[in-house]
Amino acid sequence: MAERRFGIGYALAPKKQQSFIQESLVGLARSRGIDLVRIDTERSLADQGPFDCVMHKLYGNDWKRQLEEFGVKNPNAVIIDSPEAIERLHNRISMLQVVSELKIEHETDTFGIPKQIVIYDKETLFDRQAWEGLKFPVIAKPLVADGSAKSHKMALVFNHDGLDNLKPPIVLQEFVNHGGVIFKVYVVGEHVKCVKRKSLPDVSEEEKLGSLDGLLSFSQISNLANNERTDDKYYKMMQLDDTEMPPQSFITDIARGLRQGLKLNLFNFDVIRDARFGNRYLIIDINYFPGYAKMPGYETVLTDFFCDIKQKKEKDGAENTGLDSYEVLSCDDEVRKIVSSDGDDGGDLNVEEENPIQV
Ligand SMILES: O=P(O)(O)O[C@@H]1[C@@H](OP(=O)(O)O)[C@H](OP(=O)(O)O)[C@H](O)[C@H](OP(=O)(O)O)[C@H]1OP(=O)(O)O
Ligand SMILES: Nc1ncnc2c1ncn2[C@@H]1O[C@H](COP(=O)(O)OP(=O)(O)O)[C@@H](O)[C@H]1O
Ligand SMILES: [Mg+2]
Ligand SMILES: [Mg+2]
Repeated sequence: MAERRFGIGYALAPKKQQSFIQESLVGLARSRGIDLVRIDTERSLADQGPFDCVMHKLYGNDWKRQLEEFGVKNPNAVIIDSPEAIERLHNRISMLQVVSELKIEHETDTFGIPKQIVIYDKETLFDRQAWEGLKFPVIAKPLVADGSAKSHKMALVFNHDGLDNLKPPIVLQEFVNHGGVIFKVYVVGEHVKCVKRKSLPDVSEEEKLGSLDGLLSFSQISNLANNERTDDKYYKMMQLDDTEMPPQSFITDIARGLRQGLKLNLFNFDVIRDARFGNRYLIIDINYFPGYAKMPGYETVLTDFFCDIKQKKEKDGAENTGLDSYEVLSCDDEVRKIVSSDGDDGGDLNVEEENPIQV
C-alpha cells in the first residue's frame, strides 16, 4: 500500500515565504512524507486543500475569520497556532506576563523580566510618580508588536530630555547591561535551540551622565545586514565567541513553560544575561514564527516537528479519539512525547557553540 502523505498548507507574507520555504526544507519534508503546499492568500482558504494541517503568519480579522471557517469545514485539520494565542504576542505587556507566571526552580540561575511600565499618553510620560522604581537609561518600545516596521522602532533614553521625542503608547523598560550579546531561543513544538546574536552594547557610567541628546534611536539591532554579521573581525570585536551560553536545562525548562503558558508551538524569545549578577536572565521579547531559516539545521528541526504532528494525528486517529475541531496542537501532552526519527527525543536544547548566523 502506498504511504499516506501528510499535507501542510502554509500561509505566509511574501518575505517570510521567501526566507522560510527553501528547497532544502521542502525536499527534506517531502522525503519524510510531508508535502508543504502554498496557500493562495488571494483566494478563500476554505476552498483550498485538502490540508491535514495549516501553519500561518498573517494578520487581520479577515484571516481569522477564514481560519475559523476552514476549521469548521475541516474539523480534523490541525491549525498551528490559534490566532487568539498569537495575538497575545502583539502587545509587549501581555507578551511578557506569561514569564512572570512561570514556576521554574534552578540551582544556580534565576530569570524574570526587566522592570517596565506602560505609558498611554504624554502627560503620564512626564509624571514622575508613574516612574516609581524605574531608572534611566530606559528603552522605549512601541506597545504594539504587530510585525510592522514601526513596531520595531526603539529608543534608548538616557534622561528626561530624551522623553520629548517619544510617542505613546509605549513601554518603558529598564535598560540592562548584558555584555552586548543576546540569546535567541527558538521553539518549534518540543524542539528548542539557543543561539547567540549581537545586541546593544553596554552603557557606561559616563555615557549615562553625559549623553547630549538624551536619546538614541535604533531598530532591529539583532537583525543587521549580512556583511556586518558575517565579518570575522566583527564577531571577535563583539566577543560573541567567548560568551558563555546559558545552562541548557534551564533554557529548555523556560521554553517548555512558555510553550505551555502561551499555547503556542512556533515562537522564539530573546534573553539577556544581567551583567550585574551573571546568573540572572531576563526575557525581553517573544516573537511569533520568527526567522527560523537563520537557525542552523532549521530544515531538520522543522521537519521533525512536522513529523511529530503527523504521528500525533495518526495515533489519535488509530485510537479513534478524534481531534477537536480547530485544534491547537497540545502543548502539555508529555505522555505522547514523540521520539523523532534520529532517536533524539527532540526535547533537549541544542546549544550552538559557534555563532550560527546565516542569512
Ligand atoms: O524576517 P526575519 O527572518 O529576520 O525574522 C524576524 C525575526 O528575526 P529573528 O528570527 O529573531 O532574527 C524578528 O525577531 P526580532 O524582532 O529580531 O526579535 C521578528 O520575529 C520578526 O517578526 P515580526 O516583524 O515581529 O512579525 C521576524 O520577521 P518576519 O520574517 O516574520 O517578518
Ligand atoms: N531591557 C533591555 N535591556 C537591554 N537591551 C535591550 C532591552 N530590551 C531590548 N534590548 C535590545 O534591543 C533589541 C530590540 O528589542 P526587542 O524587545 O527584542 O524588540 P524587537 O521586537 O524589535 O526585536 C534587543 O534585541 C536588544 O538588543
Ligand atoms: Mg527581539
Ligand atoms: Mg520582537
